[in-house]
Order: sequence, then structure tokens, then C-alpha cells
Amino acid sequence: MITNQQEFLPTTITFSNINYTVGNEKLQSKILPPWNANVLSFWKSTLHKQILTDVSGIFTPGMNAILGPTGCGKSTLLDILADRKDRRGLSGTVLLSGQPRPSYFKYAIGYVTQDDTISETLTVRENLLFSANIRLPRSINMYERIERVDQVIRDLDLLSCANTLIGTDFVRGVSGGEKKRTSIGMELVLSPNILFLDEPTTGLDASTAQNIMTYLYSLSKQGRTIIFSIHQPRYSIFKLFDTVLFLSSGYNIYLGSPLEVLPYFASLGFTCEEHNNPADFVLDILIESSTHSANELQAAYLQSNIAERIRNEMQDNRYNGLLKHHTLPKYRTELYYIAERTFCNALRHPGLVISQVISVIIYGLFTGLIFKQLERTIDPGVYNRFGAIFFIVSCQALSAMSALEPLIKERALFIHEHVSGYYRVSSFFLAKLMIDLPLVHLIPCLIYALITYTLTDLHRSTDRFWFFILTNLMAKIFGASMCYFVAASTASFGVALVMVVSSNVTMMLFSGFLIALGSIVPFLRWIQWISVFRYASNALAINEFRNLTLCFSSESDICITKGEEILTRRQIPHETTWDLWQNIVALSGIILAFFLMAYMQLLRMKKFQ
Ligand SMILES: Nc1ncnc2c1ncn2[C@@H]1O[C@H](COP(=O)(O)OP(=O)(O)OP(=O)(O)O)[C@@H](O)[C@H]1O
Repeated sequence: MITNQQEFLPTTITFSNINYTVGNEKLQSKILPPWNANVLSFWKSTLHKQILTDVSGIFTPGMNAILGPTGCGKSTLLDILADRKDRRGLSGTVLLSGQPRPSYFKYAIGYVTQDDTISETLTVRENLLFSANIRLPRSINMYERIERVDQVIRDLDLLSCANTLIGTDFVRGVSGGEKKRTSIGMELVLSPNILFLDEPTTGLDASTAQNIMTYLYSLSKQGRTIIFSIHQPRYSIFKLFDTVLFLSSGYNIYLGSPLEVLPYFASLGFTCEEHNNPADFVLDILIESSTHSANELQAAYLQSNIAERIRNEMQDNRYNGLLKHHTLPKYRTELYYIAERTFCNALRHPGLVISQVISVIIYGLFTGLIFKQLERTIDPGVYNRFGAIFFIVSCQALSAMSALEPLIKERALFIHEHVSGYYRVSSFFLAKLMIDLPLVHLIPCLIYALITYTLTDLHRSTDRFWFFILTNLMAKIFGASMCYFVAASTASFGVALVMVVSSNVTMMLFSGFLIALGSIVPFLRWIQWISVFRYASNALAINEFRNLTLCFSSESDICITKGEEILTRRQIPHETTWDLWQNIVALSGIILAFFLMAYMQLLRMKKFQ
């Protein structure tokens, strides 16, 4: 139970004439008459749609529930009140205790998402500590933060699972209820006056849902304003509410005390059967009502005494509680905590690090066995050496793709934390590069490169060895940089896979190893200049064939062909040192461009939902 009886200055959220539309009205009027909307179903999401219509009301300290049938606009209204919606298509005003919301509003409130966006590879305590460390002001020292986290753990009854991982696809973690309570705890360490929750009971069994709502009720009794959307609450939950707002097709049908719900609907001619749950009773009415009657129900409500009382309360400005100013922590503190979390994440993700290491060992041995005997002959030695080079480069660049799925999964977490003002984008990005790149990419890359170099009969010398390692690293980092960019650009794994595979296949075609570049139609030849496979393979080819003497056959001792001649025949420039290093410079440029584009995409990522 709640032991921290901190009192909060009562804070209200007043909203007037909220209208919200999505899509393009012009597009609808122009496109629909000549075309059938069903045929153009893929355009439907961009067609004009009114989601909320003239929604007004006030939420005061206590339990404020937004109810209604599915798709009626509950989450949309919640996001608008929490300042998480794109302002395009939005009109009306939202006030915080009678004043415009400050710019840091969304960073100073608590917002719990429906699908519990928390780090799955951390324990309950580690997640809470991360939130406390990164979001609490500098004036609160480490001991106080730990004390606050312990307090939240006790309050949320999470002691028994405090050191349990949240859980991934591979590792069973906490239960659904414990995960939801951890999500709430992530916000409570901030001790916010206002807490928004999007469907906090969805997916939970009846007793867990009851526990969560009872806990929220006790929080509201501390003076907090708790605002949440909810689906079909049981009566035992419904009676915990102080204010209920019923929405139907985006119209507010009722806003007021839950105690007055039944008398109000009775006055409209809807009689509730004895022992029926009032929430179920109203939801049944709303499910049966069409948009047209939702409009009429809103008009009836606006003329009621209850609506009149709410309007007076909205004018009243009885409460004046505001939010504490939100400040970001020092850059290096932020970087430290994100890097620490990324490190745990990488180590505890067996699907990534361990499987990567095992697969590169197996693949390294396989490559080594296949290309074990690289004869110093023109035929098949030259052919096999080029094959080995191209294969090694392809393995390095393509194996980075295994990081794509975890990166896409992490996207939702990044968006939630970014929107909630946990950290700067640059510190998130830098921490990922500092930790993920070596752990997830560079170590497997080095293992693969060392095994293949040891087992194959590639041209050996100290200089050649180091250059081989460098080129392998560049190919791998390129693969990783492309995955970062793609994961930052799309939320769909399928689309990401298509983007990565098609770009790599195109670059492979223009490597000069599958088809002579001069044979390709001239207007497509420019692609060779952005082909990472061409630069990396050329670099390794020069490394291999320079100063290599080749014989006519294994049995022959006539060894007069120089490796340089082979390079000339393949039109690979190799005369000067720059000819070799220009490939590394080009690779660095392409890698840098992908990292920059990934960073820009993260910056551009929607701050709204
Ligand atoms: N960007 C958008 N483009 C098109 N339609 C949208 C968009 N955002 C919301 N909608 C539509 O607006 C309506 C309200 O959505 P919202 O998510 O707010 O409903 P909800 O009441 O929370 O539903 P549920 O209870 O099922 O979560 C839905 O019909 C939804 O499809």
C-alpha cells in the first residue's frame, strides 16, 4: 500500500471544444467521386476523418476515466490531453489549472502506454533505477534516487519480482500485471502530479486489473490527477472512479460523476436493469447508437444540468497546481546510463551476441574449409582467390542484418522515451554506437576474419594481415550502419528486410565481380561508385594480388604471371598506395553517410503519435 503520503497541489486539466481530424479533406473530395474508395483502400488512411467533435470537460484530482466503445476516440483524446498528438488537424484548447500548458508539459507528467514500453532485458529494479537516474533532477542525489525506487517497489508490491528480468522472447520474465505495475513505477519515480494511462487493464486478468486500479485509486487520494482510458470496467472498478467521460464516435455523451450516470440516462429514457453494471449498460447504449444518434446524445447532454455544472467548474479555476520544471541531466550522466543499459541489453540478448558468435565460428570454419586450397595458379587459383575475397566481404556485410530485428523492436522504446523527454537523441545514438557496435558487430567480425585468414591460403604477410582485418571491419560496419539507418526509417521488419536485401544485392551486382562493369548499360554504371562491395573487394584484391607470382598449373614450375597483371586485366587500379587506400576512404565516406542518415531519421522521428 502507499506509504508516501506526499500531498500534491491540486492540478486540473480543462479541455474545450476539442476537434480532431486526420487525413486530407481535399484529397477526399477530389479522389472519391471518380474513384471507388474501396478500390483505393490503401488510400483510406489518408482520407479525411473526424475523430473527435467538440469534446469539452474538466479532469480534477482523483480518478478520471475515459470510456466508450472501441474506436470511439479514447486513446486519441488521452494523447491530445497529454500533448502527444500532432497539432495538425487539432483545434480547441487544453489548459493546466487554468493556464496554457508549459512547453515541458509532456516531460513533467507521467504517461503509461498500453503496451508497456520498457526495456525487456533489465530487471524491474534496473528499469526503475534507469528512469530515476535519467529523469530526476540533479538536486536529488543517488541515495535519494535509490530510496525513491525502493519506495515505488514497495508501494507497487513488486518486492518479490524486483530482481526478475522483464522478459524477452527467449527468457520468461515477470507476469503481465507485474510488467504493467513496473510501467506505472517508471512514471511514479518522477512523482508526477498528473498521470495518464492508456488502457491500463487491457490484457490483464480480473484480479490483476482490480489490483492495478485499486493502486491507482490510492495514488489519486494523494492528490494526483489520474486520467486513463479503459474498456468495459467491472462494477468494483467502476465505483472507484470520481469522474467518467463517455465517448461515442468522437462525441462526448456524458461527463460527470459515476453516481449520476444511471439517473441521467434514465432521464433520456434508457432504463438500466437491476444488478446491471452501469458501465456495461451505457456501453451497450453507445454500441447500438449510430454516429447520428451519438450527435443527438451529445446535444442532449450539453443541455443537461450536469453539463451546466461542469461548464461552471471549467470557469471556476479553483485549483492552481502547476508542474515542476523539467531539466535534462548532464550530457555525460545521460550517456553513461544509456550506455550502461545498452551494455546489459547486448549481453542479455542471447539471440544476438551468442548466436552471432556461434554462427561466425561455424561460418568461419566453413569458409576456411571451402577456400583452404587456394593454388598459386592462373587457373583455378585466380578464380578461387577472387571468389574467396567476394565471399568474405559478402559474409561480413550481410551478417550485420541479424541486428535488424532487435533494432526495430527498440524503436518503440526509443519513441516512448524520446517523447517523454528521457534523453537527447544524440546521447542515445552515441551510446548505441559505443556499445552495440563493438559488442554486436566488431567482435563477431574479428572472430570470422581471424578464422578465415588462418585457415585459407590467402597471400600472407603482416601488412596484408592488418589490411585484411581493416577491410573486414569496414565491410561489417557498413552493414551495421545500413541496419541503423533502415531501422530508424521503418517500423516494419518486412519493409526493413526488403530495403536492406535489395540495396545489398544491387551493390553486389555492381561490385565488378559478377559482371564486368563495362558490360552494364551505361546509364546504370554510376551505381558502381556507391557499391561497398566493389570498394571492399577491390581493396582485398589489391592486398592479395600485389607481389603475388602465379604459375601456369600446380605441377608446372613456370611461374611468370604477376598478380599485378591480373589486377590490370580486371581493371582494378593498383599502381600507387592511393589506389589501395582510396577504397578505404570511399568505404569510410559511405559508412559515415549511413550513420548520419540514421541520426537524421532519429531526429525526425515523430514526437507525436
Ligand atoms: N492517424 C489516423 N488515421 C486514420 N484513422 C485514425 C488515425 N488515428 C486514429 N484513427 C481512427 O480514429 C478512431 C479512434 O481511434 P482511437 O485509437 O482513439 O480509439 P479508441 O477508442 O482508443 O479505440 P480502442 O478502444 O480500440 O483502442 C479509430 O477509428 C481509428 O481508426
